[in-house]
Amino acid sequence: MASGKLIVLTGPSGVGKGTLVRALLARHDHLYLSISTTTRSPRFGEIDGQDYYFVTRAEFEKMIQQEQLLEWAEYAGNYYGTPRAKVEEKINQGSTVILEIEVVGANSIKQTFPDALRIFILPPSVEELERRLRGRGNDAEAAIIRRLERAKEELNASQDFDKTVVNDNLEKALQELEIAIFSDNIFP
Ligand SMILES: Nc1ncnc2c1ncn2[C@@H]1O[C@H](COP(=O)(O)OP(=O)(O)OP(=O)(O)O)[C@@H](O)[C@H]1O
Ligand SMILES: Nc1nc2c(ncn2[C@@H]2O[C@H](COP(=O)(O)O)[C@@H](O)[C@H]2O)c(=O)[nH]1
Repeated sequence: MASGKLIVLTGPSGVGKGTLVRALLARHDHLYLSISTTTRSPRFGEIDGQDYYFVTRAEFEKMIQQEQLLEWAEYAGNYYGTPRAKVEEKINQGSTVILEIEVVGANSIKQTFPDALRIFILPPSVEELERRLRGRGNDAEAAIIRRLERAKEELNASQDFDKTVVNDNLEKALQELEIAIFSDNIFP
């Protein structure tokens, strides 16, 4: 069987990566979204094993040592990483696998999976990014400030990626993503 594809979606927190991924999965049920591991505490309504695998710092550091993570990064005081085994299994089965991850981890995928398509999602403006982060209502003020500071650094890295998509109009951004992901396939 032909090996599958790895698609990496990155961009600053609050830009709409999760919103875009949920819409992609709703339209294309053969896509597989990797579930990340994190040391962050679950937000209200988040379910272990569905939204993330929630682990302690000691457990995460053991996963790093045992090379169980395809990539990982420290973000806003917590570890986040992609469990390697499931991604490799799905790729070997010919699936298209999506990672929704922050910018440092997305950059490091270039070394482990040089064929991955790495897409950077941009906000229409930093002001709109802040409006979205605040409007989501998920994070405390200190966390929002940390995320916005990190966002300003991350936006400078957008040109290192294979493709950039501005998430202004959601439907337009989705169509651009679909073209990037499926351009070498019959549109499923
Ligand atoms: N095109 C858009 N126009 C207006 N609002 C949007 C758009 N896309 C997403 N949003 C809103 O922006 C907020 C942040 O979106 P989302 O949670 O998907 O961001 P994210 O990049 O996944 O963040 P994180 O990296 O922290 O998980 C949500 O309230 C979402 O509804
Ligand atoms: N490098 C990685 N980054 C990841 C992973 N899973 C999620 N993320 C990114 O972390 C930030 C914060 O997420 P939040 O859920 O606390 O808002 C965001 O940019 C995610 O995309 C991962 O496995 N590796």
